[in-house]
This record gives sequence, structure tokens and C-alpha cells, in this order.
Amino acid sequence: MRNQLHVTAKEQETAVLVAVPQWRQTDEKTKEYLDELAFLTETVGAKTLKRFIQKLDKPDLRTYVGKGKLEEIVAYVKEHKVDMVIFDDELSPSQVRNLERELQVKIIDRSLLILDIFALRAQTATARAQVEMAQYQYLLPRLTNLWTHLSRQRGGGVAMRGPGETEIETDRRIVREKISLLKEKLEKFEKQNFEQRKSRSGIVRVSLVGYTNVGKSTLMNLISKSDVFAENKLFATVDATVRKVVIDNIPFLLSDTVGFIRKLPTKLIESFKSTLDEIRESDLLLHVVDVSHPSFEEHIGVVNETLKDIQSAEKPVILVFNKTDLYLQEREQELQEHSPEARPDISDLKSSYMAKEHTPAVFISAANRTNIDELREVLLQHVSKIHLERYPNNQAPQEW
Ligand SMILES: Nc1nc2c(ncn2[C@@H]2O[C@H](COP(=O)(O)OP(=O)(O)OP(=O)(O)O)[C@@H](O)[C@H]2O)c(=O)[nH]1
Ligand SMILES: [Mg+2]
Repeated sequence: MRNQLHVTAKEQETAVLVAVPQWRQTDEKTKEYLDELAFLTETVGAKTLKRFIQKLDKPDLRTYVGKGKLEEIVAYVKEHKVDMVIFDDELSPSQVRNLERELQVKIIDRSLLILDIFALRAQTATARAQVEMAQYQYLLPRLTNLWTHLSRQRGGGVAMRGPGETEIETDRRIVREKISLLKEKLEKFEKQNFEQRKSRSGIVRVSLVGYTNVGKSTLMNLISKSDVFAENKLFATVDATVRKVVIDNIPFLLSDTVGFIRKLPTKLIESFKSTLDEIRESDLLLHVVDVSHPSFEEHIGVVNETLKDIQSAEKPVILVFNKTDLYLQEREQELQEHSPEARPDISDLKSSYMAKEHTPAVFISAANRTNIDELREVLLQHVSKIHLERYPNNQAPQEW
């Protein structure tokens, strides 16, 4: 019996992470970035064994890290029989080829890792076509090395989902044909979606936006009393979900959208255009922030930049600082070490933010349902203002 267990239990794949931070980046930041990469790795089901860091002005053109560091990684990978090496940037096709030759294991870069998670998560036909398109576009310039890559990878695992092996093993021409077919398919979906959205015209539209894993879906469930998948993993949501909500007789549509992340592959943003249309056509954005995260301010910046990329930076925004429960817990621990009498509270954080930002801000805990009434109140104020501008007598369109 014992033997059998060993044979049937599928072993978890193992990974090492590699980053090349710039000289001026602090060690603390480097650690945070690698924590995020490890979280992405965990999200695809692999286990991180070790992290390799080499400070350089910029990554090596041939092998991303320098010669000495590469030898170190090669030795570790051999000794510990590591399944894959994951790099915190997008690698060029020639870097992948060179690294593959040296390391003889799967080479995964940040873009491929994110694409893999998206492929795992995509539910609707549109989202699946969007991810597949982004995967093919990523693969196209890397096709030659994928031949050997894939023959070694038979049997599945990370970076094997999405386009099937046989499809990848064909030549570039066929991949190009695939891309153009997907383009047609997506255009058709886009037309259908556009018609659908047109039929909702008039009703106020609100989108939840924010960095990945901040609690958008949890909040969606709370506000719309629905049941959207929320999980402590990155990119739990890839498809946009829309729900109708009514607060005090004022109807509006609330949509939950894909989370943003730093260094999101640009091709991926492009292929997600139709999902992002949901944001682009919104009247109001609820920008959700995980205030317990040490880099929450940087995350706000990443989200604002991405909003700019999709021409949605000028929309009215309500900042929703979520996970105040975790934030307070952490402060309490810090305080206990220095002044055990003191009680942490969020008023300092609140006032500093109110002074700095010109957007309304609400501090909540979606998990503990703290301050949700205040959020509803602020939301209602904004939504009803837009609604009453459109329908001065509060007569909503018939279909709603
Ligand atoms: N402690 C705490 N955890 C929360 C709170 N809100 C959400 N979470 C947890 O945070 C994790 C992520 O929540 P989601 O709602 O899936 O986050 P999301 O922004 O939709 O994430 P993606 O779809 O992956 O981009 C889940 O484990 C939630 O239970 C909160 O107020 N406090
Ligand atoms: Mg979500």
C-alpha cells in the first residue's frame, strides 16, 4: 500500500525564481517583488525552492543573469532536480534559447506564468479566446525553441495548458492562421457584446477595478449579494461579471473585472480589450486597494497607469481601502512591541489620504463587513447623481 501511494500521488512541480533588480532598488522592494512572483508560482501549483538575485544595471542580453550567477543556478537545478526556472521579467526569444541550453529544464518568464494562470482561470468563450490569442502571440517568435521545449515537457504541468501540443508543434504559418481565426472570432464576440451593452444603455455603470487579490470579487458579492468566485490566489477572476444592483430605488450595473499587476504583458492587455471595454464604458470606478499590503501605494500607481493605458484615467473614482482588519492587526502587533497601551486606528491613515488625494475614499473590511454601509452611502450619492442627470424623474429604462 505504501508503495502504491508513492506511485499514484502526483508530485508537486518545483521551481527556482530569478530576478535582476537594478542597483538602486532596495532589498526590501526586491523581496516584495519576489514574494509576488512566488505567489504567482504557487497559484499555478508549483513550489518555490530557492530565489536567486543578481543586482545589475540591466539584465544580461544573452542569459539574463551573468555567467557566474548562471553557473550557480545550473548547479542548484541539477543537485535538487528542479523542474523549472522562473524569471521575473519577459525574456527575449534568444534569452530563452540560451537559458534552455544551459539549464536543460523548463524556462518560464513572468509573461508566460501570467498567461498560464489566465488560461487556467478563463471561463467564458470570450475570455478563453482572448487568452489563447495572447498565448499564440507570445509563442510565435519563440516557436523554434518550443519544439525541443515541448518534446521534453510531454506529460503536462505548468506552461502546458492552452494551445495543445500538436498545434504548437506546427510551423509559424499555421500559428499565424490560428491568430487570424481567433481575431475573427473575437471580433464576432465583440459585436455581440457591443449589442448587449447597447441594450443596457442608459443605466449607470460601475466597475470594480484594482490590483489582483485586493478583494474586488468579495466586495462584488457583498454589494450585489451574488456568488462570484473569490480566492486567496492571484487572478481568481479573469472574466468580467456584471450584476444589477438596486440601492434605494436607484438601479445600476456593477461589474467585477480582471485584476491588474505590475509588468503585465502588453500583448495580454491588448487581447483583453473587450473585457476592458466594461471598464472603458463605465460611468464610475470603484478602485479597490488592499491597504494591508506593504506596497499598496505602488499598487495604486500600477492601477492608475493601466487605467491610462486603456483610456480610462479621467473617470470619476471612489477609492475603497479594503482589508482594514488585517492592516489594524499588523499595526497592533507593531504597537505592542513599543507601547502596549496604545490602540491602533485608521484615522491617521485616513486623514493623510484625504489630504493627499482629491478622490473620495472609504475604509472598509469586506471580510468583516466593516463600514459597508458608509461605502453604500457614498456609492449611492455618486450613482444617483449620474442617474438623476439622465432620468430627472427617476424613470429607469423599461428593460431595467
Ligand atoms: N482579511 C481580509 N481578507 C479579505 C478581505 N477582503 C477580501 N479578502 C480576501 O482576499 C482574498 C482575495 O479576494 P478576492 O475577492 O478574490 O480578490 P480579487 O480582487 O477579486 O482578486 P483577483 O480576482 O484575483 O484579482 C480572498 O482570500 C478574500 O477572502 C478583507 O477585508 N480582509
Ligand atoms: Mg476577483
